[in-house]
Amino acid sequence: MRVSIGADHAGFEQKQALAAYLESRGFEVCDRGPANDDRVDYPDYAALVAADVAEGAADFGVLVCGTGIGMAMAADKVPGVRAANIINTEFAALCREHNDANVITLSGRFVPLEENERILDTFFATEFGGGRHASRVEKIMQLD
Ligand SMILES: O=C(CO)[C@H](O)[C@H](O)[C@H](O)COP(=O)(O)O
Repeated sequence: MRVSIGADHAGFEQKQALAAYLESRGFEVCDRGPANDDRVDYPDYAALVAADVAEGAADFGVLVCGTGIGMAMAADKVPGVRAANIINTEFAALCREHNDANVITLSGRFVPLEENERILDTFFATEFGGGRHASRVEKIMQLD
């Protein structure tokens, strides 16, 4: 599984740790930056990760900022991306099962690293449910 990951300054520390965590779990991780915690603008990194997913260079994207909210807003502007801002494991499962999310955005300031690790475990372990959800996701994609 190929994962593109990015952050802003508020998510940098967790991005480093989560990239290493995913690699330790066998994922192929492409780190789109930043390379340090200097102040940056989250849409720049959301655009890089979202493009990787939209163009098929990555199967999934992971973005970390202070809340995850700005990253989700920016990534969802890219056609083909379904980004979900997730702060617990229940929503991590549901955004895959019901919404076929292909980008997950996380909070580096309000959610501890260990919880974000559990959230990623759940996200990647959950398949899209299809069925009644498929036509709804198709309607989302028609809004692109
Ligand atoms: O985009 C955000 C809010 O949705 C992120 O939390 C950012 O990391 C945050 O806005 C950065 O704020 P800062 O005061 O510039 O550190």
